[in-house]
Formats: sequence, structure tokens, C-alpha cells
Amino acid sequence: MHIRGTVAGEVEVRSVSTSYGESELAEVPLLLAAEDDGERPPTRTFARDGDGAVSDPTSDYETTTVTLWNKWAESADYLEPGLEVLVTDAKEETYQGETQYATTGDSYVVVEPSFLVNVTAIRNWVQCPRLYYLNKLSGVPLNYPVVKGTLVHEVFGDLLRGRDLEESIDARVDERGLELGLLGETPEAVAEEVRENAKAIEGWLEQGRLTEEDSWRSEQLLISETFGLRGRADAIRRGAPVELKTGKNLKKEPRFKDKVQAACYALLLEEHGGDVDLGTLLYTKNSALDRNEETGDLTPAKEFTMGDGLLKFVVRQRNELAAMEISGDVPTGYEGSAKCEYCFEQDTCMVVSGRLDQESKAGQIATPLPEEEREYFYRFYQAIEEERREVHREYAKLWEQDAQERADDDRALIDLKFVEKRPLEGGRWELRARRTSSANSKIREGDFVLASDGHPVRGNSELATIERLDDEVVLTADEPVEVTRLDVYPSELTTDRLLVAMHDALLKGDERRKDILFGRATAEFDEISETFIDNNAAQNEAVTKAVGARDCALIHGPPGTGKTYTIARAIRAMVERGERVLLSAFTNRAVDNALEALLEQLEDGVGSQTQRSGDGKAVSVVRVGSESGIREDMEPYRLERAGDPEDRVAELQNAQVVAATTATCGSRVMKEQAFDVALVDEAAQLTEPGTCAAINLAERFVLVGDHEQLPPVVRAENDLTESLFERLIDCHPEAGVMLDRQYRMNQRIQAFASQEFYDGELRPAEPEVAGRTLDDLAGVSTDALPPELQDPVAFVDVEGDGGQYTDSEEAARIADLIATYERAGLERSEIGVIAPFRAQVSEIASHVPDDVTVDTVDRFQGSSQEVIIVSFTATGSLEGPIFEDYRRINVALTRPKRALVLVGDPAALASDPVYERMLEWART
Ligand SMILES: Nc1ncnc2c1ncn2[C@@H]1O[C@H](COP(=O)(O)OP(=O)(O)OP(=O)(O)O)[C@@H](O)[C@H]1O
Repeated sequence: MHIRGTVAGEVEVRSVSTSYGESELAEVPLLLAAEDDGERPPTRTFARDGDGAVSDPTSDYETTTVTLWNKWAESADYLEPGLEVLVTDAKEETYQGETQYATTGDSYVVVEPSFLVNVTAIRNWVQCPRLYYLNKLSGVPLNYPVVKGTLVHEVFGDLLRGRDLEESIDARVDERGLELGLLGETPEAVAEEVRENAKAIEGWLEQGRLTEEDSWRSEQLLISETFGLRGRADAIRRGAPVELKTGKNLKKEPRFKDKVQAACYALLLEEHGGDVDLGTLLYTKNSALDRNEETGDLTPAKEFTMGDGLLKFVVRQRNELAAMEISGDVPTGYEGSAKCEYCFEQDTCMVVSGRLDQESKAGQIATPLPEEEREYFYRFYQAIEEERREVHREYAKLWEQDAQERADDDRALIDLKFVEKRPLEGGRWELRARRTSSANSKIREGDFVLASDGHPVRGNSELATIERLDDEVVLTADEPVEVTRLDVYPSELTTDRLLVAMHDALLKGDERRKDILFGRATAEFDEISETFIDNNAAQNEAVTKAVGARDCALIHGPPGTGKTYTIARAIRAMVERGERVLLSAFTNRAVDNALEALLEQLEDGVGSQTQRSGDGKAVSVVRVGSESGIREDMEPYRLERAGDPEDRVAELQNAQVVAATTATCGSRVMKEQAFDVALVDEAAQLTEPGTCAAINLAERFVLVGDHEQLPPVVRAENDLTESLFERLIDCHPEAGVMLDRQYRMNQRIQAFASQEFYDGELRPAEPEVAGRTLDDLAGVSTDALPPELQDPVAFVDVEGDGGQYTDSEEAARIADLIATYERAGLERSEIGVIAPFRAQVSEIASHVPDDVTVDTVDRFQGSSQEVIIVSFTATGSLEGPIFEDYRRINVALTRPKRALVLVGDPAALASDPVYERMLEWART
């Protein structure tokens, strides 16, 4: 039986004499999880009293003792109260009338099983825990061995899927043109080296070439809910893992750290019903060595027997890593037995230890960072790791929630009907399935998802890309899964990049930059006398500051105040001064909008990467991002990654303006780029490290945003929720300028937001804007509307059905309102509906025609509509702001140009002071 629970007090370790001799045991007080419901008992929330006992165990949970024998007793060192523990194959014992449990010879003890550790992380950890930490901080750089390794792996996968060797090498080398160009490599030399490595693969495959009995499978994503592991095995052959290494190994046995990696895959495969007794390591460089010069065992393939001892060792290492991550400690290197003098990372390790004043086995060099910077580092390190744990919780939901719960949470599309699988060129597959419902979900075209034949973890599942998503779903994947369900794939990539960006800002950052970030220096500006925009003083001042900033400028742009226009004008001025500019934003949409505005500024015509600036000089503009992320009309500017390395790299290096999301700025390719200035839009929606990913690449920066609208999107509640923009606006008023003239809303509509959020300073830019009404639209007459809708702002009183997250009465009333507007001559596409909860969005969507946009505030940020209807979904009393945060209501109320209708229960709204003022304004 499996026992799962939470450590409920201090763990006692002792030695006892048994018939086998002296044995160690650890007695762990455990708060047991309720039978079978997969629920986790209350953890971390209850306080410990002086003697370590948990002071508030919920009565629904039973406390017991689990005895961990021998090697498992080692885990006792880090079994802190509050940690979750799983013991597999435990036996039940009765002691003094109480039921207790103990490990058996078959047991595994897993600490924090829902903390999913990546297999490569365990490999690094086994090599040296400090190395694991350093890798996390600095990420994987762009270097030739890494790119070559990836290429060899890709060719290996292709060969397994039956692709021709030469065709595979040519195609794969071509795909990496840009990276190879940045590394100064030629395709011929790289192809030759990959070919040498591939010889080992081919030779080995010859032995039992992909017969049915061999049951090969390439690259399989595996997740274990029992062992808290996940990873992608290079290949599975006859149910056993095969790992590819591009290095050499002249010994008979595989390297220990490589065995550890294969053992992790063995555990993962066993959980999926396999019985693994063999592991294979393929050292491809061996086949490229000259037999006359090298001595030793040159065979590339080395097999080893997968012993029980190794599997358990691997789980103990994983436990140590998970416990350290949960505690937030930093590894010193003393946890392992690696020798620093043999380590390639010794210098880096010493510098990081010195700069952060960390204890480490390698010792310290370099002077420590000032204390406030170290404090910042640890604060954000913890915040980012907390965010990572939230991502892990998302993984756990893959098995904790059933299919319907995942679908209700918008995290899965279920009950698909598999239609067909079709082989594609290059050994990949196209999969098609039909949707049986029109349910909402977060899954979008271009997303990477888990496609499964029923269950994303327990069934056959594969990472797939969504090529098309309407009534039919079209996917591409490496393997032909008979897909009936799609799940959002939680990714740690963003978290990884935040950590690296934060590390680079502090440990590699320029001193002056840090003085600005920490408010130790005042931002400085060059004198600029030119007028850039003659009809809007605030915009002109913003461009002047952006162009003249030696350090930074901060442009605060309330809704519709021409942020995009101002950004474009500023970039044009910078380009004309010969500067290289990075244009970035949180979303692809904002990057494309700003780029579009810039292209208009530079000159008419879309279609080539070269534009003319105002003074007639050629300006090259490049958009970096994936095909699915970039708007179709910006495609001509997209930087192609495949092709001739020299051409590709020239395109990027010569580009005077490079546009990319901040997430892409953290990619290996972008990290190699340097700019005079980085201009970041939507900066109030970015975390501090998220902003650093872009500004780290430039000498000076301009942030544009509005901290009175949506804050950063993060899962955890911590320092990441405040943007760098907001913090700097406070600490560098000299660098800030607010755009105070808006080009969107009728005066009556903007009045409340202006008063409530912008100290009354936001005003219409022109009389035409102030006086806009629906009558200005062709074929629309406000006379055809009932009197209560003739004013640009209206309140429609609906008592509501009392539901917490949905309200069918409001939904039905909104459907009537839409019909009324239609009768007055409006097109449905000119009306938008905003609701606070996803459930209410679905409810409304089921009442109104398909072509009316209904969504949450988050999806409306950055856009506008002629008419906006807001459903408050509030009845009776209010528990806190309906839109979670008043900033959300600001966004909702500032989307319309000509008419705004608020729908809700006034009694409920009046119980909150902000909503009460809103009611007053809407009803006058
Ligand atoms: N100085 C200006 N003179 C004339 N029109 C302007 C000026 N600045 C902005 N506009 C116009 O105002 C409208 C809104 O501008 P823009 O799209 O740049 O706003 P924004 O602040 O980016 O909007 P959002 O709040 O949605 O992010 C556009 O149609 C733009 O052409």
C-alpha cells in the first residue's frame, strides 16, 4: 500500500540491532492524507509550537508514525514539518494498539512528490548540487557544443522515425542557420561533424533496425506523479531508455551521471507499466575517434544493468533536491562529493559565491555586491522560485483533477473525436480530431500542448503544436497519438528566464544602471531642442525625454493617449540619430502594433525588411519571434532562422530596429544582441526580472505603460506583482512623463476613470473626441434607442439570480441590449461584453450571437470598441472588489469610444465605495 501525508513533527533517527545486524531507522510522525481522494492534507499553513509539534492538525486527518528503514533513514535530515511524503509499498503494523507503517524492501520514499524535478536537473545535482544551482542562475548559453548536441539529438530522432540520414542532416543544419551564423560556423563543417556523430547512431541502429519487435520510440515526454519526476527520454527501445551523449567515453561502463539520467527514465517508464532492467548510453563521439590514436573501449553503445540500488539512490538525490528547493536554501557544494579542482565551473562558482557572499566548497573570489543588491537578489530569487512552485502545482493538476474539472478550469479540451493521423515529411505526424463541444479554453493556435489518448500523464501522450483550432483540431507531433484530449502544458521556461535575467542584471549589470535601478542616482538627460509632435505637448515631452535620456525615461500612458504613436515617433527619432533600437513588449500583439506604427512613421509600404526613414536613409527592421506568434501582416519582417548562416546573421546584426517580446529577449539568440536603447511597451504588466530581460540588452531604456491598468500576470503573490515601471515611476519622478490627452472616449465616458485613477488629469485630446456619440456612425441613430441608453453612459439595473460566478439574468438582459443596439443600426462586431469571471463569460456567450466578443478584462486590455457592456455579476453583498483589483475596472470602463452600459445589482455595488461612486456617475 502507498502512504501519503505531511510530516507532522520532529523526526527521530536511531540505530537498532536486528537479525541482519545494526540498522538505522527514522520515525516520522505523519498527518495522513484522506483515503484515496488524492487530497493533500493541510500543509505549511499550520504553525509549529516550541517542541516542534503541529499545533493545529485538522481533525479530518489522522496522525500516525511511518518508520523509514536503513538508507531511507538518510532522508530524515531534511524531513521538516510540513513537507509532504509518499511511501510506496509500505507495510501496516500495529504498535501498542495503534496502526503504524514502515518501509519494506520494495518501498520508495518520495519527498514532495508534486514537486516535479526535471531529469537533467537531477543529473546536474548528482554531479554537484552547486553546479545545479549555477546552471539555474545562468541558463544555457549559445555555444557550439550545445548547438551541435541539439543537432545530433534531432538527427537521432529523425533516424528513429525512418528519415534518411543525409536528408535529416541537411534539413537540421539548415534550420539552425541563425545560431550557427552567430557562432561563426559554416554549414559544411557542422554537417561533417554531425555526420561523424551520426555514424555511431546508424551503426548501432543497424543491429536491430527498427523492427516491430524492437518497438522503438523517439523522444518521449514522461511524467511521474509517484516519483515527482519529468523528462524527455531520447529514445525507448524494447521498453528501456536509450540516452544519447555527444561526448566520448573510452571506458567500458557508462559515466555515473549518465547512468543516473537513464535510471530516472527507468523510474518514469516503470510507473507507466514497464519493467526496466537495462539502460543504454550511446557516446556518439566514440565513432569519430581514430582507433590508432585512442586507447580504450571505442564502442559507442554501453549498456548497464538497472539495479535496485541505483534507482533508490536516484530517488534519494531527487528528494534532497526537492527538499532544498522547498526550504529555499542555496546549495554550497558540500552536499556532494565532487572535487572542485576538476570542475570547469570552479571560477564561475567562486565569483558567484564572492559576489553574493555565499558559502561554497570552491571558496570565494570577487568583492560582494552591496548589501541592498544582495538582499534584492535573495528576495527575487525566492519570489521566482515560489512562482516555479506554482508552475509545479499546475503540473500536479494534470492528475489531481479529472478531465471534466480540467475542462471546467479552461485547461483542457476533452471528448475530442479522433479523426486521422497522417505522416508528414521528416517523420513527423499530422493528427486531426473533431471537437464535440464549443467549450472555452486557454488553448490557442500555435500553442504547445499535451495531446493524449485520454489522460495526459497516465495515457499515451505527446507534446504537440496546435496548427488549427476551430471545429476541428489539427496538430503536429513527433509520434502518432490517437488524440482525444488536449491539456495546457505548464512550462517553466518563463520562470527559468526570469531567474537568468535577474542574475544578469545584478551580477553582470553595469554599475550606473544599477545605481538607477536602486535609486542611488538621479536619471540624466541631454538637452534636445527639436519638436517631435506639435499637437500634443505631453507626447512631445515624452519623445524628448526618450530621445535625450542617458539612463532611462518612463512614459505613463493612460488609455487611448497615444502610447503606440509616441513610441513609434520616439524610435524614428532614435533611428535618425543612428541608434540601434530594441522594441519590446509583454505581448506579441503590442510588439506588432508598435512595429506597425513605426513602419507608418518610417515610410509607407509593407513587404520588405528595409524601410526609409524621414531623411531618406534606409532603415532595416526585423521582427524576432515564432511564425504563430507574429501577426500575418508583420510576417515579411520576421527573422527567418533557417538558411545560410552568414545571411541570417547579417540580417539580424544589421537590423537597426529589432522587435521582440520580452520573453524572446531572454532567448539564447537575443541575449547575444546589444542595443543603444531598449523601448519596452506594456511595462506595467511586466515583473521586474521580466523587464530586465529586455533592458539588460541596451545601454539605456524607455519604459511605457500604465500602472493603473493590469498588473503583471503571475501566479504567486509576492514581489513579482509590482512592475519595475511602477517602482521606478515612484523613485525617479525626474524621468517620468504622463500622456494626458486621450483620443478614444467621449468626455462623459472618461470622466469617472480620469477622476478615480488619474487625479482628474486625463482629458479628451480634441473636441471631436469629447463629443463623439453613436450618431456619428453610419446608419446609427440614438433616437432609435430607449431613453435610458441614449446617454453615452448607462446603468441597467438587474436584480440577478444570486449566483456567485454566473448570473443568467444579467446574461439574458445583455442579449436584449445587444438586440436593441442592433435595431438602432450597430453592427455586432462593434459591441464588446466584459465580465469578471470566465464562468460568466461562458454564460453570456451562450445567450448572445457568436460574432459578439465576450471576454474577461485581461483579454480586452489594449483594445477598444464602439460600445462596451460590462456585466458585474454581483448580487446581494460584495466580498471585495468584483474585478479582484480596481485596476481591472479601470480597464473595463475605458474600452468604449461612444457608449458604455453597466449591468448589475446597484444594492450590491453600493456597498463598496469605489463602485458606489461609479454608480453615482453612471446614473447622473
Ligand atoms: N498626437 C496625435 N495626433 C493625432 N492623433 C493621435 C495622436 N496621438 C495618438 N493619436 C491617435 O489616437 C489613437 C490612439 O493612439 P494609440 O493607438 O497610439 O493609443 P494607445 O495609448 O497605444 O492606446 P491603448 O490605450 O489602447 O494602448 C490612434 O488612432 C492614434 O492615431
